[in-house]
Amino acid sequence: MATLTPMMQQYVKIKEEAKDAILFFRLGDFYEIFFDDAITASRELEITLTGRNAGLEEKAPMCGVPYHAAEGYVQRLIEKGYKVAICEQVETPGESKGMMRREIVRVVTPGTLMESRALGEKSNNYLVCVTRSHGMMAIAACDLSTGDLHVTSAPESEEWLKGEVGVYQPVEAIGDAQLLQLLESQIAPLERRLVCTPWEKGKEDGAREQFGEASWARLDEERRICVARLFAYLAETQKRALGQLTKISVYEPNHYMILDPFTRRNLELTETVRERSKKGSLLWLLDRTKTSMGARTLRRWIDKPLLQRSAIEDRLEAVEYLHRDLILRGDVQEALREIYDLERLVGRVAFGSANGRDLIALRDSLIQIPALKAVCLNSGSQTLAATAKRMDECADLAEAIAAAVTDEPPVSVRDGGLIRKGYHEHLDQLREASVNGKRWIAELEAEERRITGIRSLKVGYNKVFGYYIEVTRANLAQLPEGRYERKQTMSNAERYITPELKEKESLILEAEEKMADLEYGLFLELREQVAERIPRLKALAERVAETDVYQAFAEASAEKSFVRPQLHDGYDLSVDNGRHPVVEAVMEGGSFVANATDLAEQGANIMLITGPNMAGKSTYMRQVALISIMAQIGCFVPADRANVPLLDRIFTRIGAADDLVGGQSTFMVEMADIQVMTQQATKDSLIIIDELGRGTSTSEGMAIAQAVIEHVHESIGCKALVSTHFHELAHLEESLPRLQNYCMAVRESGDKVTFLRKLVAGAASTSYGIYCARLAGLPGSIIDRAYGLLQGFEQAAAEVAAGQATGVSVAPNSVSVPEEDRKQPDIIREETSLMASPADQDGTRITEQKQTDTAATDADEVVQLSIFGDEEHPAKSIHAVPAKEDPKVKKMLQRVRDVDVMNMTPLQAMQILNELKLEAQRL
Ligand SMILES: Nc1ncnc2c1ncn2[C@@H]1O[C@H](COP(=O)(O)OP(=O)(O)OP(=O)(O)O)[C@@H](O)[C@H]1O
Repeated sequence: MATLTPMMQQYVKIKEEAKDAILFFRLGDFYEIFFDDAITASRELEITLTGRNAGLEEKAPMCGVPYHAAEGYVQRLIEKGYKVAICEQVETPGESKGMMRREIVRVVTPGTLMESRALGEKSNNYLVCVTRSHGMMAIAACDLSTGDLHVTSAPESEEWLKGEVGVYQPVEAIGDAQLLQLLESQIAPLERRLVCTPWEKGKEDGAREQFGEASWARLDEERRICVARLFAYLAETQKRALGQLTKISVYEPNHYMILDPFTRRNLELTETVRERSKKGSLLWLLDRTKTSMGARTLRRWIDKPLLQRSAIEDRLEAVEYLHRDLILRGDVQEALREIYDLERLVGRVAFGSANGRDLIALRDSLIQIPALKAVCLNSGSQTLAATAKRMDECADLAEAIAAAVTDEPPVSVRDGGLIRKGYHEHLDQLREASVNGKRWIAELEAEERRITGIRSLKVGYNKVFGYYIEVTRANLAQLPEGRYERKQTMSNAERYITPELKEKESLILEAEEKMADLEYGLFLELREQVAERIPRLKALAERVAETDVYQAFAEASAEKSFVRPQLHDGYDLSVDNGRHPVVEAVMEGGSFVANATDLAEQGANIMLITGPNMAGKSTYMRQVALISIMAQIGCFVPADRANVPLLDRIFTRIGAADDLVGGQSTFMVEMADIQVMTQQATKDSLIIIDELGRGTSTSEGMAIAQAVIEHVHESIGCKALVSTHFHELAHLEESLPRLQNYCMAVRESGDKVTFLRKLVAGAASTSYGIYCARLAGLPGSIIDRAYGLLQGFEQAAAEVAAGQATGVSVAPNSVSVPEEDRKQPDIIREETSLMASPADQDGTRITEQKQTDTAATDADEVVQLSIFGDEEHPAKSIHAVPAKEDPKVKKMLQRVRDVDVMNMTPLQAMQILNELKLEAQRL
């Protein structure tokens, strides 16, 4: 430190305060970046790395960006996941002796961005704070650019935390270090980027003062701690008043349907799984909003379907009026069209970055409010009228802006041209002086031409020399002696001034400088007036946004022929001619096939859907979930009729998102999801599982699938849609009274298969997997071979069945487990039919000898071999040993008998199966 130059000493000291950020250190017209920061920034921003003498042996690495272009560079670093600390000179040159004082004036982080260029207009930019205290977990989520702040808490649960944080799709998270680790591993892979900073500081005083005693008193202890930490972080990074934070929206988790992050993705609520684009999502389909505020609110509503029927009915009522009355809808849309993003305008006002154009946008928006209000009040809809009544027109503000600011103000607020004539007397006088002076100068040219007779004489202005009279060299001889004072010599002209011109010039310049300062002062006063009304403006923005979403729902519903759902507090979910809204929308020619849904408490509440690949199973299951979600956000639904209960939660287990969590096998992800589901689903939940048990071997997959279905049937009792490739599970319909088989109809003609996309009762008998493989363009040789193999497998299975008659012990329920202990006979049947029974009826175990010589290339042969053993193929050394006598087998059988299927989790089931399998392999 001692050897460093004084300036670098200052740098190092300041850098101490911003260790985790890249420090932009203002030096004149540049922000300079030093040492490691410089190396990082030059790499990330692709700017030249140079060096600066810092008093050390070697030059300090350095790079820099011009201050006027800094915003873009800062944003690029933020997008790459860095934080940037901005250090300014906080005194003017010459103010004090020695080194100029410098301070960090703001730390820019992904979650505290204010510059609208970097912010998506239609989405929020959330920073979340997660804390743990008093046995509770709390989340506070804040969008500084709009002033949105939400807080909630629940008893400690990582699942809950993940789900709740996922709702906000945050770009930054702070708070409890351990919880952040969880978010980093579980949420970050789902989000584009998530910058985490452990943050335990937080004094309640600051936050209490900000939000007021009354709202603070309403917060539970754990929520206070959470908000206080968030506020402390914002205060420390932003280092300025945060006037946009006026209100804490407190909510209880049980007011909303719970959708875990995977379910939200699987259902493609706000973006598609594959391209991660909005296009193709439910949000894309429903987004007919006219304002950015409306678009953001719509996204929030989609992410948080309601659970209170009255609140949903209120929304539906507004949508219904707007849906059936085209003129009303048109009028609302018309009024909304001219309303700018009030929330972000307010954010910029609070932040101190709003310019004249922002205030004009605010004025123009406020002017629309009376019309919007009137339309809503006269709409006939109680909801719209109630919302309109609470719209504060802020007419005083609109008038104040209209009186003060010119219609087309410049971008800069410091160079004048902002304030209207007639607004301020002294300003008008200065303007008059300036205008008069300019007019005098404008007239001067004609006057001097007349006097001198020089027609090319010009009056001009340049920044360095001010006003001048220019005479070309050729005309110099014509100049009257002593009339002008020479000021500047050009190559073929001379420039002059006169004392009077000089006098007018200083009058004009002085007036202009004063005008600019005065205008700036007046503008700041006005902006202050706006800032004082921020709470009113924010409340107004909220109501405008709500109205916008209602009309968006109505518009989409009218266009897509959605109907108002009938909500009820009961259990049954029944839909006539339901459609998947997005698949239908992207399909050409209206060829989407509608399907009914009937899940009843007294009838069947589990649909087991079998059917070939590509038949439309996933689409159907998603459609049922989407209809429920749409109903619970207050939108009409894609169906002819829909009677829907309030679902407290939707679980989905639909493959596509697996790859998003790196390093975990599909199967383990599936099992972990199912474990959560079995723990947390209630009778009012909806469970959707696509291809249950697909990630493991056929028999194990089926075993787990059956165990899970039985658990849902017996212990949870919720509505469930399960699709499976295992047609063999269809028999469950016989033993589980509330399960019904369905399949996707298919028409076969010749070798052609047509998917009818129609859901019909009953189980499918084949998967048409090879047919789909052909459609996908696999080579004919592979397809032929696959058909050949399939035929072999099927023949083998048939022969196995026939074997019963010939005494070969392969009967489905014929393993050596006593009848009363056999809980899952059909799984064993599957093992028998496809893979050879582990034990025959006489307690004879048939073991497959490893085929080293024949290399077991012919699957056809392998199957037959393993099933029929030495009877059919004596040459291929299959041998039998008496199994029951083997103590190891005895032990295994005892373990199977001891299994309490109904009281174990799928994971436990899986573990036991795995252990049994290993033991079996060791035999
Ligand atoms: N009801 C429907 N009407 C018309 N087309 C549909 C319908 N349902 C699905 N489709 C079309 O069929 C395609 C396959 O649907 P989906 O992915 O739901 O099939 P699947 O049975 O789940 O197949 P897999 O088992 O291979 O995942 C979809 O991309 C969609 O275009």
